Amino acid sequence: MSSDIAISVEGISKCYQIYDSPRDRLKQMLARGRRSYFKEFWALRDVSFTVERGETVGIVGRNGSGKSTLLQLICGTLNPTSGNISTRGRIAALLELGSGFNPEFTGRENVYLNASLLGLTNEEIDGRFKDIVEFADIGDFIDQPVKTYSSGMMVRLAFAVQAQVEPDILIVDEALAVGDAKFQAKCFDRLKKLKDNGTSILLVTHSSEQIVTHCSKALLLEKGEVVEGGEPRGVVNRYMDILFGKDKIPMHENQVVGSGAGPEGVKKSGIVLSLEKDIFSTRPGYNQHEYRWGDGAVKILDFYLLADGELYPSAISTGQKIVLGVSFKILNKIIRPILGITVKTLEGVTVYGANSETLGVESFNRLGQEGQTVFVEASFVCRLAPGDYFISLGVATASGDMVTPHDRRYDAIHFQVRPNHKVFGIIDLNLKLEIKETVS
Ligand SMILES: Nc1ncnc2c1ncn2[C@@H]1O[C@H](COP(=O)(O)OP(=O)(O)OP(=O)(O)O)[C@@H](O)[C@H]1O
Repeated sequence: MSSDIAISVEGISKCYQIYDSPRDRLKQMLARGRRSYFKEFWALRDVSFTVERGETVGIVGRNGSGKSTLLQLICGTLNPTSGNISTRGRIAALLELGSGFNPEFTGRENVYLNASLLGLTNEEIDGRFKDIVEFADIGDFIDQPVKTYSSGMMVRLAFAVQAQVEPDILIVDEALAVGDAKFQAKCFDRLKKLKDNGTSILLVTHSSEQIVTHCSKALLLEKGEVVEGGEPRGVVNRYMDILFGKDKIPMHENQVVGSGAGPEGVKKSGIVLSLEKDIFSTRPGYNQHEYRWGDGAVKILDFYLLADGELYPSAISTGQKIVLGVSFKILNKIIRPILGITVKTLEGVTVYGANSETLGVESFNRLGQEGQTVFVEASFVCRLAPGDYFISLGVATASGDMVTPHDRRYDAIHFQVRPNHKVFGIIDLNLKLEIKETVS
């Protein structure tokens, strides 16, 4: 392996043996290879790629496409069925959330445990402990058992340890999706510094924006095979084709749910917006590949989209007035919920983002009672250029710098802006063009 290559994956395949029942597994042990009681499942087939020193490579693919299996093979926690993997230097990995932590130990004890597993001596950890704690920014929780941590705190501490040990290879599997935007920004800043110092990074994420912004190369896995590799934007576009191309979500006829307004829902333009049940995923335009997480203190229940009064439009024209109705229920008492809305392109680039706090909607400050249901309407003029877009919604609370996501539904609503021949790009700036003078 050349000295510039940090990871070399050559023709890797991984086959799992699937047993219909535990009894079959036992029979297999007794048969000692004379007969097979299992089916073969190839989670990866003939995967090859290299990661250079200081390179950040993104891996995308649908659920079950083999991403985690690939990362585990690179980390050495799984063995390949065939093929070769060579890695150079110390590997740190942020795989399943908190998987490297002992829940009974305090944060401090886990820092020492984790860093020593990564090969640091106690003296080295002593020297870095202050930086780790500063980065994690979890205050006095550092001396509490990890089992008392929120998922956000866990990822803060896990990332802080992995990033401060200055690994040669850092593997990040979706972990950063749990942190809030500010912490994510801090992590990516740190990743950039590591990268500049020569760390190679493998990043698995559902966020195409992260792939496009932070990676120099990307791989798309589909059913265990690399179907596209190379320049990130092209890979992400192909991924979006797989997600929304051929099997695009149909825009159904307008549907009426329930009849009349009541405690169950609020009647609006021919539908009843649910105030009780989570029927979000039944609505036209719902993106079945949304990415959802949060601590569950709030549940986003339902939405509608109107374009100049048309309910769940199959496409929107630039210049139309859009109204987005959203209902959510507060299941556990919270203080000052914040509702955030983001619009992104198909490539994952954020076109617009704001929340009830940045917009100064003070009435949100009075919300938060347990059992309270809230119906919100957001309206805007569609200044978007033709293309496909996603709306993300989220309800969170903030205390100082710490944001607790209660229900985040990323890329939950898909809509299309009709083609027109006037503009291209992302937004219609409503440009006025006139000749002021001609000289012949
Ligand atoms: N131990 C196992 N035994 C049998 N099948 C497995 C095992 N681990 C994973 N698989 C299967 O292998 C396939 C790839 O799984 P993997 O977890 O690598 O996918 P992934 O792309 O990481 O998915 P996700 O995005 O949901 O995390 C899936 O179909 C999964 O069900």
